[in-house]
Amino acid sequence: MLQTWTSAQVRAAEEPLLALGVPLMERAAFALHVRTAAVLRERRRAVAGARVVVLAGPGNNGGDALYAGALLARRGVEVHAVVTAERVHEGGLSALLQARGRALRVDGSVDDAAALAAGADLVLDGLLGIGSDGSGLRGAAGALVQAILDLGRPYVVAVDVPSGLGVDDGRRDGIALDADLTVTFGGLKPGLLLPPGTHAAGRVELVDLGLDLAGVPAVVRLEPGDVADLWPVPASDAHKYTRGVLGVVAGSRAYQGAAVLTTSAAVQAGIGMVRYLGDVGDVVVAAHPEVVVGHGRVQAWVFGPGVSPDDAGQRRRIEYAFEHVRERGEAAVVDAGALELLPAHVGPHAVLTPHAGELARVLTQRGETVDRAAVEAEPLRWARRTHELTGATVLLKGPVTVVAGAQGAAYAQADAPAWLSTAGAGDVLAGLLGALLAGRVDAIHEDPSLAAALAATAALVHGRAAHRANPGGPISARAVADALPATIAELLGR
Ligand SMILES: NC(=O)C1=CN([C@@H]2O[C@H](COP(=O)(O)OP(=O)(O)OC[C@H]3O[C@@H](n4cnc5c(N)ncnc54)[C@H](O)[C@@H]3O)[C@@H](O)[C@H]2O)[C@@H](O)CC1
Ligand SMILES: [K+]
Repeated sequence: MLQTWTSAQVRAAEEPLLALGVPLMERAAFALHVRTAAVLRERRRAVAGARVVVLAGPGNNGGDALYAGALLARRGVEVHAVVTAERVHEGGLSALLQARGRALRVDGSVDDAAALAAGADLVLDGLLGIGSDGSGLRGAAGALVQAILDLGRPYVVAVDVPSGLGVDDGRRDGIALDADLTVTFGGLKPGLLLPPGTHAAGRVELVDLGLDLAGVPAVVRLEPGDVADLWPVPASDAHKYTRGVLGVVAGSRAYQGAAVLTTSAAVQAGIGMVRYLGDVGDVVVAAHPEVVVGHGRVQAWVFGPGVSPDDAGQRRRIEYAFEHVRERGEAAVVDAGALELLPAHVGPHAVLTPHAGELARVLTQRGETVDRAAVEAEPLRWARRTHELTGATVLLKGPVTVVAGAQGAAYAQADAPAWLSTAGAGDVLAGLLGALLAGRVDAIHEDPSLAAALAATAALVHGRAAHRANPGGPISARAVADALPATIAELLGR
């Protein structure tokens, strides 16, 4: 898994090493120069003779960039530093000047500096690092970046983080400089994985500085190798009831496909048994003869795919089953039409699966003034707020899926191809996640944060199945469900 650490956690881990005199900045700058040289070699075959512009802000981020610039200058790169503030890292600046780099201070007009940067082979962005207040670039740095963007963005290597982004939350409030490559030091930062910031980071490379980062990571991204530890693989003495039974309240005469896709995903994700409740049991059984129609004991539910607001029968079933979720601790996936039926308080064993617009509605019903755009601007913040207000685990769907759950658990998963944004894909995710919850409901009650890990697992498997369904091309939701068995086998075999 990838773990991320807040600015405060990184600083705390740096302190004892700095106190011992460990040369962290030298390490960071050396690694930065090596990776920058590799990019130059890749893009123009030779390092010597390249033109690099270092954007140097007031702090140590500028120091990293200036020292790296000095090392590049010693390798024959033509390096210009653009200094944007009164304060600059003096050691870094004099190292660059000694290496025959040149420096230009932005005083008044930013035009010359912007033209220099826009015409460079590569720009090293050392304007702001983990000392950023996250409000976007202000003053001369903001004006300079805006002028560079107006001329056309050159190839940018962000030093530690793209300047102007919220390092800890991925917010993008004002002017920020998008990067092609981010070379980050000591540990990944949450803003590099969380949307919208993650889209500004480009490729991310981590430089190990030997920091001892302890405690709970801020945001986690599961990787394929993590799935086997979380998946409910049946024990040798398992039978269908011990493996988990999933109740599905989905679909209606108007939306029959949702019932088929949800149950299909659950069956193909390896659940012990699926019970279907609703008006289109005949269609469901025709597609999957394994499904049992009608009531009975279950360990988990999926509520909502294809359930419209005027569907009185399905709504009644969901309201009734929510009582079991609250009183008997059955787990639940709460999707689409069921979100508005969510009781005032559930628990983390209920997982909401809204997209941004639906999450905004859930929050608005609970007195928060927030719309879809606000959720998209700060997805983790609003997923967390929803967890606080409802007790539920929240899986917020989007190009990057954000999960917030009990005990501060937070995940950001970016596993799916863009082709997956297609009708019915959410129904497949709901069925898949339902199967996971049904298989591990007892463990969730022992460790409520597990629901968030399982939600992230479902997002990962869903995305991988989409890739497998048709690598590099269009995919139907049904093809994703059909790709689940082989995808899961492959992930468990790692
Ligand atoms: N502590 C260390 O020894 C190490 C630090 N490292 C580097 O140092 C960086 C952190 O350095 P600093 O703490 O000096 O912080 P920064 O270099 O991020 O600079 C922060 C300063 O920028 C200004 N500022 C904040 N928000 C702004 C905004 N929105 N617009 C304009 N100006 C703003 C403030 O004056 C603030 O003091 C890291 O990101 C990393 O690049 C690395 O060299 C590794 C070791
Ligand atoms: K930076």
